This record gives sequence, C-alpha cells and structure tokens, in this order.
Amino acid sequence: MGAEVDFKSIRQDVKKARENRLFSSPPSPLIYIMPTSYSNLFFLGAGLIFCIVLHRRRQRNGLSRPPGPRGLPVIGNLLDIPKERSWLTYSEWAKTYGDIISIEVFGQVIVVLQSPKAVRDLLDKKGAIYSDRPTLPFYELAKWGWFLPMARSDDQWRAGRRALERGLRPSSALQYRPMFKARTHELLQRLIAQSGNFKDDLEQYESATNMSIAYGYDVQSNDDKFVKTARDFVRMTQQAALPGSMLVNDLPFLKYLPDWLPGTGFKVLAKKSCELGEEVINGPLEFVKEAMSNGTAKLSLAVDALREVHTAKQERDLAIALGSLHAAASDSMVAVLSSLFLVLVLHPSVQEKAQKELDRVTGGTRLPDYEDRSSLPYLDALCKELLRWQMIAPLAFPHATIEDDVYDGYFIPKGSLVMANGWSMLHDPTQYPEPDTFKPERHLNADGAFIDDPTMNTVFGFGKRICPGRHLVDQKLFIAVALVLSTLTFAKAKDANGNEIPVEGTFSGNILNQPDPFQCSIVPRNQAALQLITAAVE
Ligand code: HEM
Repeated sequence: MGAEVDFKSIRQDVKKARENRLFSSPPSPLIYIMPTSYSNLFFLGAGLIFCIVLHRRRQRNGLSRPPGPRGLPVIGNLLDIPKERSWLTYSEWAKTYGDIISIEVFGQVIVVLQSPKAVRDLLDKKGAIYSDRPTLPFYELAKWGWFLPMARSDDQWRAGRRALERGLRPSSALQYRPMFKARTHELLQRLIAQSGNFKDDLEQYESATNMSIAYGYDVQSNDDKFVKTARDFVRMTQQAALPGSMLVNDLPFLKYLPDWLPGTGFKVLAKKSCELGEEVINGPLEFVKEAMSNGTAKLSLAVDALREVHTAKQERDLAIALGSLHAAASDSMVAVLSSLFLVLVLHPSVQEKAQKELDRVTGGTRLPDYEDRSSLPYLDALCKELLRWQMIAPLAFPHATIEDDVYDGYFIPKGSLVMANGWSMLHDPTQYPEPDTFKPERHLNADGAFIDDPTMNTVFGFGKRICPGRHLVDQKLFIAVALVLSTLTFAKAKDANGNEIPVEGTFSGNILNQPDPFQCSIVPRNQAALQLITAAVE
C-alpha cells in the first residue's frame, strides 16, 4: 500500500487556502488584480511586464489572430469570460465573430473553434500540432502532469493512451456487459430503497463499474478510500483549473518565490495535492498486486497488464493509465444519468414512449438485454439525445498548440489554448431544430430507424485526445437506460401536504455541465417490475 495520506488535513488546507484567496471556487477575478499590500504591488508590476512581453511575442508575424471581443490592457478578456457555462457566451460570440474566435487572458491566447469543419481541419487533421494540453503553474507545482486528461503530449501520455485504447477498444467493451448489467441491477435496488439521495446511488454505481474494470475491485460504499481519494483529486484539479482561481496560474513567476515569503501558501497546498495524486496512482494497484500474490485477484485491466510488466517504468506507466481511467471517469455517467432522471420528471411523455417500446419487446415479464437493442430504436435515440441536449463537457478539455500555425488566413501562435465548443455544434438550429428541446425523435428517420450522426462524436472530444472510454459508454449507457426505464417510474416528489415540489430543470458548471440538485420520486413501475429487480440481485 502507498504512503498514507492525511486527506482531512488536505481538505483543511484547501479550506484555509480558499479563505486566504489562494484557491477559490467560484472566484472573483478582481480579487487577484487588486493590490492589497506592497508585496502584491510588486507582484502585479512584475506580472504586467511579463504579460506585455508575452503579448508582443504573440503578435509577431504580421498576420492577425482570429477575431474576438476586445479585451482590457494586461488582463485581456478575463472579465468577459463568465465563471459559469462559458460555452453559452462563446456560442453567442460566434454570431458576431464567426466559427473561429480568439481572446486573451493575461497574455495567454485562447482560440475557440465553433464549427465541425474548423475542428476537423485543426484538431483532427493537424492533430500532431493541436494535441498538447496547456500546463497550469499550479499543476506543475502539484506534479499533476501524469493525469492523462491534462498530461502534455509526451511519451508517458502516449504509453497511457496505448494502454487504455487497448483495454477499452470496442471488442473489450463487450466483455464488460455482464458486469454493467450486475452493477445496474444493484443501482435499481438502491434507487427503490429510496435513500432520498439518488446522486449518491449514481456515484456508487459509477465508481463500482470503473474500479471493477480497472482493478477488479468491489466498491462497497461511497466512503471507500480509493473512491474518495479519486473524487477529491478530480474535484481539486477542476477547481484549480478555473480561470482566476489560483493567483499563481495567472502570474506564473510566483512559483519561483521562496517558500518562506508571505503569500506562498499555495506551495504547501501543491505539495499535499501531489501526495493525493500519488495515492490515486499507487493505492489501488498495490491492492491488485497483493490480491494477485494471495490468489484472490479478479479479472481486470490491471491483472491482464501486470502480466506483461517487466520494468519499474512499465509499472509506473500502467499505474498512471489506470489511475487516470478511474479518476477521469468518476463523474461522467453521474451527470448523464442525473440528466435522464430530470428529463423523465419534466417530460412524462418521453418516459411513456420509452416504456411502451420496452414493453412491446419484453412483454413486461423480463428485463431488457443487449440482444434487444436493435428492436429499441427510440431508446437508442433517447441515449443520444441525453448526450447532446445538455452535453456534460461542452468545451471538452482545452487542447494546446506546440507550433505556430496559420488557418483561414489567421495566425494561431504556439502555446495557444484551443477549445472546441461542442455546444455550438450540437445546438446549431440548422442541424438540430429547436436545439434546447429534448427530442429523441430527431435521431430517428421517417421509418423510425435510428440515424447514425457523425457530429454526435463531438460529445467525446477530438483528434488524438478523443475520450478513450467512449466505447464503454456506449455499452454502459444503453443498458442502464433500458433497465431503469423498464422497471422504474419517475415523477415530481411531493411535500408533507401532498403538493408537488417544483423542479427548475437548471444546469450549472464550468468544466462539467450537470443538473442542479432536484428532488424526485422513484418507485417500481408495478409489482412485476419489483419482482424482476429483486430476482436480478439475488
Ligand atoms: C458520458 C461519458 C463520457 C463523456 C461524455 C466523456 C467525454 C470526454 C471528453 C469530451 C474528453 C476530452 C477530449 C478532448 O480533449 O478532446 C474526455 C477525455 C477523457 N476521458 Fe472521457 N467521457 C466519458 C466517459 C469516460 C469514461 C467511462 C472513461 C474511462 C473509462 C473516460 C476516460 C477519459 C480519459 C482518460 C480522457 C483523457 C484523454 C486524453 O487526454 O488523452 N471517459 N472524455
């Protein structure tokens, strides 16, 4: 087992750092540009010079950058970027500036691509230039560069990608079908037990599937140490990525200041965050090695891959790939299935239509299975619409360029941060009429057959960085939606007086787009459904 990490003390440090405005969520950008002491004034002056030099260098070769809203001196467009759901603002800007826009924050050029063509031309066809990730000074200090979603495009990232692509390819995803069914049966049972917090139930389902694939590890509760560590780690990385959340990210030279100087508490936080990351990498793999040595290991990617590991470097690469898998996947299906529950509460007609289709196939006397998929086009369309309607990662993760480039007559400097706005592509009213309406029928043709729409791949990102978990999601989402809808009924919850509790149906987030908390009633559809659930988990 890896070194014990004192998570309580890390959480206290995060809290303290927030109070000291080293780390805040959501932050007020102004906090970081208002000098409050002489030392801050010095930092600000040095930062100004740094940004001006950077800005000049980025303007170099005579060509102009893509258009975008004009920013303020030094801080650039910092105040134009909303802290919540920034993809909506970028989509609005597309109407004025076109499919490719650029803005700047403290000298950092940010390019936003808003059409499938621009994304194909740059992120797919020029993947060799556009597949890096930006580094944030806090990530460097916390040594988080190993985490695949934010790793630079170096050899270690390539090794990790190779391991995940191999373990998660379509044929491998098929072998997890029995496990997906079993974990969904457990989820159904927890949902009808009515803990009152379906998000907890979804989180446990999500980590149970991921930990099973990666390590053959059975998650018994949401308090599981490996699960909590991964979740803490991912949430920290998301918070630290928010523009303006860490002063050192905006003024990178601060990282060179000596630790004893006041205002450098972020360095202590970074050191502890590094320990958290190491625990995500090593903790579960140590468990697998121990289980292998005493003969109790279950089939998993780890067991398969450890047989081929001969050097410490290979073991480290594997530990990083698997740690990335279970941490990267920790919130994704929770967001998608929460959206499903919201849709079923807000649109009873969708629930009715899907259940009618399912009953036609199963007769209501058995649970649906993968073999039924070709007879369930509305259900497939519903899954696709869930991924489109409130896509969970509308801006994917930022890519970065490793060379200067010219596109459509615009200059895109090396080191630019490049975001693809999937929201504007999948909410383009010319392709998806009434884009904000949840309408599974848009994915069906006039004969009711499912339409395979290549633009829908946008939900999984782009080029060499496309989500390696996408084939798993295809298998996992279909069976989860089929089992949930065939056995359960969703409706608005009622208060003590029997009045319906209103559901706003709002979403929030800046990196991950998820429904705001809401209450709902979840009950078995009928006695037969209850018996099917009970029999499935026995
Ligand atoms: C509904 C579910 C999911 C969605 C919508 C989703 C979407 C995405 C997106 C948009 C990216 C960024 C791609 C880019 O930068 O261009 C990504 C990256 C990633 N995803 Fe997923 N994902 C999902 C589930 C999963 C699962 C289940 C796993 C693992 C089993 C996973 C593992 C990863 C990893 C490791 C990366 C980083 C890839 C890299 O940077 O090279 N994801 N995902």
